[in-house]
Amino acid sequence: MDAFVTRKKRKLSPETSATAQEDSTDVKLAILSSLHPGIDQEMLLDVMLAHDGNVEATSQALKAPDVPRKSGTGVAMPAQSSLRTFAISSGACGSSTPSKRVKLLSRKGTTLHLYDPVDISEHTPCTIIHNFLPADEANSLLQELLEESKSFEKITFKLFDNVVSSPHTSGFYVSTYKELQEQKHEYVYNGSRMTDVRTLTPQLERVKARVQEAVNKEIQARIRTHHGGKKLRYQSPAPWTPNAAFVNCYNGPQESVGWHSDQLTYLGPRPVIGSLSLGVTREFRVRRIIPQDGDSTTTTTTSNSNSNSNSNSNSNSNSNSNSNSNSNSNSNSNSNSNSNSNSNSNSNNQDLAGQIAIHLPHNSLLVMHADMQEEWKHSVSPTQAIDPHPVAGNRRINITYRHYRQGFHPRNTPRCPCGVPAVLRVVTKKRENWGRYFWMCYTGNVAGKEGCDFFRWAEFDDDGNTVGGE
Ligand SMILES: O=C(O)CCC(=O)C(=O)O
Ligand SMILES: [Fe+2]
Repeated sequence: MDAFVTRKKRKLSPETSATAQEDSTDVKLAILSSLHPGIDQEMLLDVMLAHDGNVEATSQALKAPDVPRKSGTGVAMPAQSSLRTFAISSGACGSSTPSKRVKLLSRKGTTLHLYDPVDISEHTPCTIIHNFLPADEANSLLQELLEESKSFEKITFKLFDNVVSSPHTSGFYVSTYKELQEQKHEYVYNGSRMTDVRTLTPQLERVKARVQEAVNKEIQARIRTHHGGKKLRYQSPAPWTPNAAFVNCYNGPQESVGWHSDQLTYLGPRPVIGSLSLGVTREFRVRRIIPQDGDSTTTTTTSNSNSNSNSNSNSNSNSNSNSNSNSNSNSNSNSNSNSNSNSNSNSNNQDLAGQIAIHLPHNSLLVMHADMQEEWKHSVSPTQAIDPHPVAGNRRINITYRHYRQGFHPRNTPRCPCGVPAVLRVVTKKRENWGRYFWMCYTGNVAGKEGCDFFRWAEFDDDGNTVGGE
């Protein structure tokens, strides 16, 4: 812990530094969460802010006997409520027109619980379909993945002097044998190669086709209802065709995943992800990291107009990076120790309007739309109590279907002087650069690793294809 608190700040470019500072809050939260698993994330954040972002002081304070722990009586599915009860209406609630959207009463430090698909679509960058698969198909897939998950492992990563492991296990599946070989030998995740890559089981393959169809419909509906009929800038106009799936297993109420955005490196900008939940119901939390008045469209437009100023760097290829979010919560610790002075501004970005908890029951498909990864963070928080599932017991299985874009294959993306593919990131902190994408040394994603200071603005055409020889 000392090493963490006293470590010298690495020199970074302003954009890298800004993003890393913001992410350092997540790393700190992940550490605090692992040191104090019984304390709610919101409480951790509040206490950390009260201690100017100092992890050690926060941890000491949390050892006090009077710190409220999570109640042991929580149930996984509280009574159904609709956001309509919490919202101030400025027009028809449930309307899909952006101008008529209701204003949320969720405030910094509070959590709104959403169950109703209309509320979820209205107030988050996600849509949900309950009872997605025929019941017997869902159960049979669940059974298969429970069996598979027996050989899943926790992802481990280095956090300064400690090796930390993800608080759940996972497995990675791709469509073809060729992709499997490429994943093992060409893709790089946090500087390492993935050794356990599997091909989609026949059931995962069959369900993939159903997910693909549903997600494409949802994408079109979202574009109509939320974006005036126009896809987001940089969003791919091509139909969404998933070719990979991460399968996570959360065994028991304490298994979780910290706050993160899924890595863009191999998915490209504005990715869409289809996330199928099976087994125990858990809370999927989202929180906006770009203020609403810098709304997605504004944000992107602003960023785009900046993007011609990249004299410094466009060039070769596009990129890669971790697909798996999990690694994100570990990531970017590079500037952790600078924290004190920025913790306030971090918090502004980190918890702008409170968190929203989306309850994900067995057999629900959540679509994370193109406005999600760049502007929001998500997590699955630990909880005290769950309702056991008749097939899965205490376990929850989550499958995220993803599309690895060919243009973002590591052979097409910039390499940094460290010899590995750079990672693709987006500016979320410095207002003047919101929405600008950049490539940076992968070590910016690996806590405790001193890498090079490789930094290059990324340029895309409107459809998210790399330009400028990248
Ligand atoms: O388990 C979930 O619902 C989300 C998992 C996730 O965020 C991820 O794998 O990136
Ligand atoms: Fe994720």
